[in-house]
Amino acid sequence: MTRQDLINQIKEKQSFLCIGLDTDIRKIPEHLLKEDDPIFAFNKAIIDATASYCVSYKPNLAFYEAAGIKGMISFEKTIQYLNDNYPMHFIIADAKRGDIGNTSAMYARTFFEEYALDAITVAPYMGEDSVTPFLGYDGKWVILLALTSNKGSHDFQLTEDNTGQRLFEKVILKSQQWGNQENMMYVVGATQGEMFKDIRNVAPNHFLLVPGVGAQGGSLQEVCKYGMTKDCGLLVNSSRGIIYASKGNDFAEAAAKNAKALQAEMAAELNKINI
Ligand SMILES: O=c1ccn([C@@H]2O[C@H](COP(=O)(O)O)[C@@H](O)[C@H]2O)c(=O)[nH]1
Repeated sequence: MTRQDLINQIKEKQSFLCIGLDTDIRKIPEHLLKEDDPIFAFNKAIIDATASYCVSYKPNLAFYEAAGIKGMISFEKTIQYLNDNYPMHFIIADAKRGDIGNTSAMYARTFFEEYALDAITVAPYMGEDSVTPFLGYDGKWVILLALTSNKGSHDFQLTEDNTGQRLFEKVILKSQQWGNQENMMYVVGATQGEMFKDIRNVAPNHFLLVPGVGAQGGSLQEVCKYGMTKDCGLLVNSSRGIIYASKGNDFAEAAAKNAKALQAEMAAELNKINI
C-alpha cells in the first residue's frame, strides 16, 4: 500500500486506528474453545465487528508463535481472511525482526511474499544491512522501533551521547539514509507524551505507529497534539483495550463499541487538521 492510499483510507474512514490482534487462547471467551480453530474464530469475529472503525490491523507474532504450529495456522488463516475480505486495511506483522542481511532477507520473504503483508516491525540494533533487505519491496513498509512505550526505553533509547543526541534520535536520523517517507515508519509509544515534539524535530513527515493507548495508559489527545502532521502521520494502535473489552458472548460487540469510541475521538482530531 502506498502512503497516499493509506492517507486516503484515513480520510474515508475518519480513523487512524490500528487494532492489535494479540490473541491469547487463555483470554478468549469459553464458548469459542469448542471451535476447530478458536484463535481464528475469535479474530474473524473481532475483524468483522471492527473493520469499519479502523484502517489497520496488527497481529503480534508472539501470540501466534506461543501456540506452536496451530498458532501459525491461525495466523495464516487470519491474514488470508484479511487479504480476501478487507484488502484496503493496512496489515502489520508486529514481529520485531532484524538480523544479518541474508537472514533479514528471509524474514522479508516470509512476511512480504509468503503472507503478502503490508508492513513489518524491525529492530534497528543491528544496523543498515539488517534493515535494507526489508526495503526492496514496492508498496511494503519497514516500521523501525524508535522510542518504545515501555519503561525500558530509558535504558538505551533515551540515553545521550557526548553531544546531547539521544539514541532514538540517532536511529531516526541515520535510518533516513536507508528508507524514506514512502517505505519507512517509526514506532513511538503513546506513553512518551511530549516526546512526540522531539520526534517531529527529526521525523517531521514520517508516519508513526503508536502503541500504548488503552491498556498502557497513553493519551490519544497528547499523541495528536504533539505528533500529528498535516496529513495525519499517525497510526494509533490499541490491542487489549479493544479485543478483550468483554470476556462474554458479547465480546465482538464490546470490541466494536470500544473501536467506535476511539474512531470518534480520532475523527474529532482529524477535523482539527481538515482532513
Ligand atoms: O513500543 C512498543 C512496541 C510495540 N508494542 C506492541 O503493541 C501492542 C500494544 O498492546 P496493548 O494491549 O494495546 O497495550 C502489543 O502488541 C505490544 O507488543 C508496544 O506496546 N510498545
